[in-house]
Amino acid sequence: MSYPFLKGHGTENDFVVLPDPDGTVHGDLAPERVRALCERRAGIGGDGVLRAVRRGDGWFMDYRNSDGSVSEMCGNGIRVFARYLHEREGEPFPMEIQTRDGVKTLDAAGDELTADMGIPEVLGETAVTVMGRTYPARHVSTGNPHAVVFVDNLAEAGALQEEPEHDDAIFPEGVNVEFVVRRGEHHVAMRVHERGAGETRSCGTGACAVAVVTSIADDAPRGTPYRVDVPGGTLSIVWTDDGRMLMTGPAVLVAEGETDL
Ligand SMILES: N[C@@H](CCC[C@H](N)C(=O)O)C(=O)O
Repeated sequence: MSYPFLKGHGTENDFVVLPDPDGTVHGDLAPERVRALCERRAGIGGDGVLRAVRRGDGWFMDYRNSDGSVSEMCGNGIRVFARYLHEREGEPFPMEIQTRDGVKTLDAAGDELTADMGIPEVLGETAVTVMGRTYPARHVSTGNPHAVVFVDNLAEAGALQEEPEHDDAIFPEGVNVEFVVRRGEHHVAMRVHERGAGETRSCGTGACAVAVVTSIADDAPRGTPYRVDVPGGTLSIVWTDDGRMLMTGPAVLVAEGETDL
């Protein structure tokens, strides 16, 4: 049976959008279907799937990583999701979107979108090992788990084809790992190895974790905008006086069609 899909990305973190308003088209969305959709040669290709389900008066973003696993939250994904809801479902800005990490508010910011990503949890110190080298890391939850690692140069993390080793007692469900270098005042660049997807061109929740950890290290006043460069573009993150992370960045829909995958 064929069904509609759209394809979109935010800073080249790319997603297959599956409209499923009454939740009847995709059932419980089996992991093998997600993997088939995200496969870059035989499928549509994507770092994850955003299933759009109506819930009450609003919409629920059902996020799946490209390996079929479920995640609580996706920062680039929610901007693409909002773009879809605005352009195809006629939802006005600002809009509220339900996620496994609670309700997020999205607003238009010129051509870009701003997501209120809520309050981060800055947790303890940990360590990750990549290419045989162990680095100190900061554990932050921005709805999903992150380990933020400062490095001297982004090439140090190598090809990132393998998952960085982490402490299973701290991250029993796995972790997203960000490698960060400083570029200037309130300006950093990062690469990411995403849980359930491998190295991607960007990670919105990861950029938020990086901005929070860097801002703490800098002792920067709340409200200072941080520029976070990722391989696929740039995100701007503000950690506000009331402790919320506001993430601004692009979100575009690039294709739509029907698939029987
Ligand atoms: N790309 C995302 C994060 C997607 C989920 C992540 N891989 C996880 O398993 O937690 C983003 O933009 O935040």
